[in-house]
Amino acid sequence: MNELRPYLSMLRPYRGRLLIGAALMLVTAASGIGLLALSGWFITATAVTGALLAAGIAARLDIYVPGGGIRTFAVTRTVARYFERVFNHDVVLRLLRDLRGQTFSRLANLSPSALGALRSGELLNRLTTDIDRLDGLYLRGLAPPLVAGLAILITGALLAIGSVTVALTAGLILATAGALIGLRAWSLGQALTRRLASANANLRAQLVDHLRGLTELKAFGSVGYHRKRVDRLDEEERAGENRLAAEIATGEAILHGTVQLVVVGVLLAALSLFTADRISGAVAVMMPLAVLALLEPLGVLPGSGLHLARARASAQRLDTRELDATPSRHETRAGDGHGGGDQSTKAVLGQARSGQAPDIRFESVTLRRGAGAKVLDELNLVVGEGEHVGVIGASGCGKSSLANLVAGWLVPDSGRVSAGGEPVEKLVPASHLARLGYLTQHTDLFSGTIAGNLRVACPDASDARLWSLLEALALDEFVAGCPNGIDTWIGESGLEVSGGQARRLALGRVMLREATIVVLDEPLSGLDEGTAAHVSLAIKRWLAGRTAIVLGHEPSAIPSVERVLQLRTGRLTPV
Ligand SMILES: Nc1ncnc2c1ncn2[C@@H]1O[C@H](COP(=O)(O)OP(=O)(O)OP(=O)(O)O)[C@@H](O)[C@H]1O
Repeated sequence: MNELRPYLSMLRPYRGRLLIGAALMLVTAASGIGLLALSGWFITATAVTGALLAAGIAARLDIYVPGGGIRTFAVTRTVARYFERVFNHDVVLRLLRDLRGQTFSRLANLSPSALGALRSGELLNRLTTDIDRLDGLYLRGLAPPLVAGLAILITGALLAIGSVTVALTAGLILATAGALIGLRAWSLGQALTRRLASANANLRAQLVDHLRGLTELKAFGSVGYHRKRVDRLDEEERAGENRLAAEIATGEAILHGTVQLVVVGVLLAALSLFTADRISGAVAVMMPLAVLALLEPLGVLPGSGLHLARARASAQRLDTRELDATPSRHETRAGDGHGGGDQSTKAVLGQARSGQAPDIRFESVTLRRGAGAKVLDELNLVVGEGEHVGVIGASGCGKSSLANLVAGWLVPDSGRVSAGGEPVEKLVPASHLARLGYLTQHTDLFSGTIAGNLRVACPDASDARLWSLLEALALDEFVAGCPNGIDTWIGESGLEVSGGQARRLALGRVMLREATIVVLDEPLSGLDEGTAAHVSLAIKRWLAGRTAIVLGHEPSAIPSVERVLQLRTGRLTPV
């Protein structure tokens, strides 16, 4: 149960509310038991009194007190259930808010490579299904056994009016049956739900992949083949759900059967007590009916055992420590990457930022990746304060790895990478990222407007500033021609802009940052010669006063810089 501990501790601030919620649940259950027991007693007492009067025997029955009691129980049951639902759901929604916020920030704080190792469908699953399971931890997992236990005590107290022995025996049988069935559901649920949680995650991930890659799948004519895999996973998941439903139904049937047997046992005991003249006929009828009312609070126990098991499996999946431990030892935490922002509203494109740019140094840096192959081999590089260096090299030679070392997303196996004299790995990730402008090789646009996508980097950027940026990136004409200008929606993942336009918008995002260290990984990829020349000029102006490393396959793929180096076999040589 250790996995659930962090989530149980999240309940602590809501202790008061949870207690009120549990009390309301108990009042609902107790009113149900009282209603059935008192109604049984009252109907029988009325019948007996009527029969006595008909036989000419004097008899009296106060119908007002029990009548009032029945009405009170009926009203209390309805009102308590209403408020119990309103109250408990309010608590659950508050918990859900906390859980989502906490999980999102934990996932957002994973290192980029740990995040990259998760398929997007898995992230979705963690943020939705797993959290949904945990939000019911209290309402569907913990509260029902508590309420069932207290309901047994109340019924026991009612039975004790007739006979303490009957009360103890029935209470013991019911408590044992409830506990055993609940535990059975919990232990069966452990294995089943873990399998099911991973089947569910696989299905979602596969489905998301299917939808995202639909264009490629269509182009290659393999939609049917891929669809079959989705169907197979769907069937697997459904079979698991059926099995779980069958287990719950079996548990419920056993519990219902046990309650009915106890009802019969209590009825027989009550009849014998009645014939021995030890209890009245009305009490004899009230006793089995009180037990019958336990069907509702006891019936949910198998579901609650199973829910606890599901919550535990979800808690295990949400434990991000395991995720961050999986990637290779090279990878480090990187913070949220959106540190910078617009500190100066006067900051415009091309403005020099003298005296702030630190130098970047690689000292005998060796980096191994994948199966241990050396990507960088005793590499040395000094990029002076405000200097711009180009690094070119063949595909796979290690350019992006070099860029990731500057960003602190990778740490070298040996040697040192430093910025402003401080080893990058020792810098506080958030503050290092705040001064870094990094155009990674693969960038995503969000489903939103053009302005919204740019303002991710600088929420306060004015429209005028965005237009001057778009002009610098040769995107102004395109955007001006869009129906709503910079407020035009660019669709799911930016699918309504071309690859080259998307790349320039991503570059624009970087150029909005108050960065003093800049790393641009193939900033001109996907651009025609004329556009590349225009964008190169804008980059060159923007880089003034910043320390920069620009990466590309060949000299023409990077804007003009002070010196260009070639990366080959893990080392840099002048071009
Ligand atoms: N996430 C990763 N895990 C393990 N190995 C990796 C990873 N990414 C890249 N590599 C390996 O590291 C080596 C260098 O890759 P890197 O991406 O740095 O090269 P690159 O010069 O940027 O290539 P390209 O120009 O094609 O983008 C390659 O051999 C690659 O297989």
